[in-house]
Amino acid sequence: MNAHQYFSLTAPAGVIALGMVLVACWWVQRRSRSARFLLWVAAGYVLPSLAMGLQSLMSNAQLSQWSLFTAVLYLAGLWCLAQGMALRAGIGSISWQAGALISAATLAGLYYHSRMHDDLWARMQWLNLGVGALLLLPARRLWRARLPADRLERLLHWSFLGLAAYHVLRAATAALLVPAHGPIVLTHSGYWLAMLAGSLLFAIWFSVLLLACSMRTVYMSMRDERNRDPLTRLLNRRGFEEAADALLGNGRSGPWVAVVGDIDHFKRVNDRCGHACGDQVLQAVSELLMQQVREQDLVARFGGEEFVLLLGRVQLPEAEKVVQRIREQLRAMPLAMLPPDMRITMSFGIAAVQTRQSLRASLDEADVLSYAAKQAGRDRIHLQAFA
Ligand SMILES: Nc1nc2c(ncn2[C@@H]2O[C@H](COP(=O)(O)OP(=O)(O)OP(=O)(O)O)[C@@H](O)[C@H]2O)c(=O)[nH]1
Repeated sequence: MNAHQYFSLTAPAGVIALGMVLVACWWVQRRSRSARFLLWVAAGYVLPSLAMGLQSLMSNAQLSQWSLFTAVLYLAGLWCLAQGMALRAGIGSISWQAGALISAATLAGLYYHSRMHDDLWARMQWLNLGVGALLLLPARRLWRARLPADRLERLLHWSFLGLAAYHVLRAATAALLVPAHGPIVLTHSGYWLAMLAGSLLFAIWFSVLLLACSMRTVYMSMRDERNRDPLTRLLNRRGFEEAADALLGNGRSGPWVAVVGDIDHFKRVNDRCGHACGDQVLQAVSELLMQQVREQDLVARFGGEEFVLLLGRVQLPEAEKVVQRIREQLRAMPLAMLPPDMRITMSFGIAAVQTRQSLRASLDEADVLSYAAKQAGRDRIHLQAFA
């Protein structure tokens, strides 16, 4: 091995090391199914890098002799990468039939240009086009899919499309940069070094993006854990306060109304049907509340059988109509877990929220009003007196 070959091995070795980092990252999140894409991407790093490393040590004659074997590594690796990216973007698996067809056509072309008519340049064209076509399989759906709202995800999305374009372009540039015939040893050429550098840069770029996305996912799920009630997945008090602060702070979705609702005689549900059945009722009530409000409104469970809503862009009379509708839906809701004679009702208190600073006072007022609704006979709404 000469110095040039040693140097050429650093790029594939670096990409393999990055692949191992992705495997380690998957290991940390292995319980989550959504982290599986990291294994596909890691395979997409390791397999082509093995081929690239082996090829870096070969003469032109050896490249020809081993072309089918190394092509299988490239095709399998890039197919894995495409599959990983498709899973990451949530657009489903890529078609294995199309993958097999592209791979078969590429291998046939390589067979012809290595065994029947040895042509290095033509083999490079075939391989780059084959790999580019594999990457284009998810790229077509990614292109059509709605762009992710998140900036980091959008960058990942565009980078993958860029990678597919890079491979297709590489097929074209090979024709310009590498003389079709002549004494050049491909793996000693500037083109080969540029290709190694390109692969390393893309691998580093994707790893950084994927790791940043993974870290953000872990952070978000921890924040979610902290801010949500595990039983109903609604916001808990802390999550509600954080979200309400952000919502009231931006000032755009006002005026706001706070609603406190408390299930009536919930203790009887637990006593008659058991705690598990009570939990199911809490989940059903949560779903109903979520369905009956707008997407930007907040729905929280502050504990026990007490729920809190923060409705935006409403005045007290419209808020009362929303709560009235919830009350009626609650009465009509089929609850198979309860005995037929048992109905679920709630008592509500409603108060306007003037400013971010007065949210706590409004919640207290809505709470007092819901208590008053209980005292007045339950299954009713008490509204803050108009100023
Ligand atoms: N199943 C279940 N029950 C809960 C949960 N949290 C609180 N509870 C029960 O909710 C019941 C609340 O009872 P109370 O505060 O007496 O209120 P209530 O029976 O609804 O009566 P009113 O509010 O006066 O109509 C208690 O029995 C709690 O054990 C929970 O997460 N799951």
